[in-house]
Amino acid sequence: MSLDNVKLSIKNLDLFYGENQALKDINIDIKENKVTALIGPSGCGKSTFLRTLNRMNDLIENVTIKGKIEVDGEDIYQTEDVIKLRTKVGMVFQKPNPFPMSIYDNIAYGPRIHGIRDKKTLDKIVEESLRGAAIWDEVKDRLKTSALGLSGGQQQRICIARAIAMKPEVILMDEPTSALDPISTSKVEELIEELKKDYTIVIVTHNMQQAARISDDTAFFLNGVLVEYSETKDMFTAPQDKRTEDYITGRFG
Ligand SMILES: Nc1ncnc2c1ncn2[C@@H]1O[C@H](COP(=O)(O)OP(=O)(O)OP(=O)(O)O)[C@@H](O)[C@H]1O
Repeated sequence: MSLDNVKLSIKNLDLFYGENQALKDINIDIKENKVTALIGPSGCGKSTFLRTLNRMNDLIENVTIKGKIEVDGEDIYQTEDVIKLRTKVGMVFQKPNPFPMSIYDNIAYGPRIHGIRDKKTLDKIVEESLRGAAIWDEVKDRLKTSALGLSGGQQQRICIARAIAMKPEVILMDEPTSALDPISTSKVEELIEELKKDYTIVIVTHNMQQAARISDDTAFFLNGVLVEYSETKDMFTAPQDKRTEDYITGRFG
């Protein structure tokens, strides 16, 4: 474990919604080019934690955050440039949410906002991103048609391509397959395996089999507390904490 590079380092993280403490003294080092799964029962704070990693909670009123989150050793709550942070730490949401525009424009959207106008450059980014998200062959002949005409699974891969187009280093995924059918789910899971060669991935999942299949490390949350964090194979074969064991064997949650 110690040979791996740490990409995100979270130290003594507390998060409050008003008076209500949703994250309690979280300490965790997330490794580079690995898939880290966040698991735990509904309401335990997985999504809240995920959102702290690119400051998406800044958009919610009345949130107080204490502690430190470092990406590549830099405290992300000290930076002024949140846009740059969210470029480096991209996000894919639970429901596929392509913009109501063509497939091409969905992918080119972010790069254009960052000032890229040259058609050849945009074409290249679009193709590379769609290839990277394993959907190029399915859409290459219909790039100018609406992304909303694609299936849910295809839309989710478009959203992953849109994230990739920004050249992030970390991709956060909040239950990216929960709205998808089994075939689309396995396509996205295969894609995640591929993506970890180039990106660090943190994924919230309710699906224990999915966590076991695709992640290298797993963090188990309960009531805002990080109960256990270890290599996935260890957690699923020999959990250290009784509460982890009860959860992964389906005794609650
Ligand atoms: N915007 C918000 N304002 C106030 N409280 C919130 C907000 N979002 C989440 N919470 C509360 O924080 C706690 C953690 O919620 P969170 O959504 O992070 O859990 P979760 O583990 O992701 O749950 P689920 O698996 O159901 O998505 C819950 O008690 C929830 O009610």
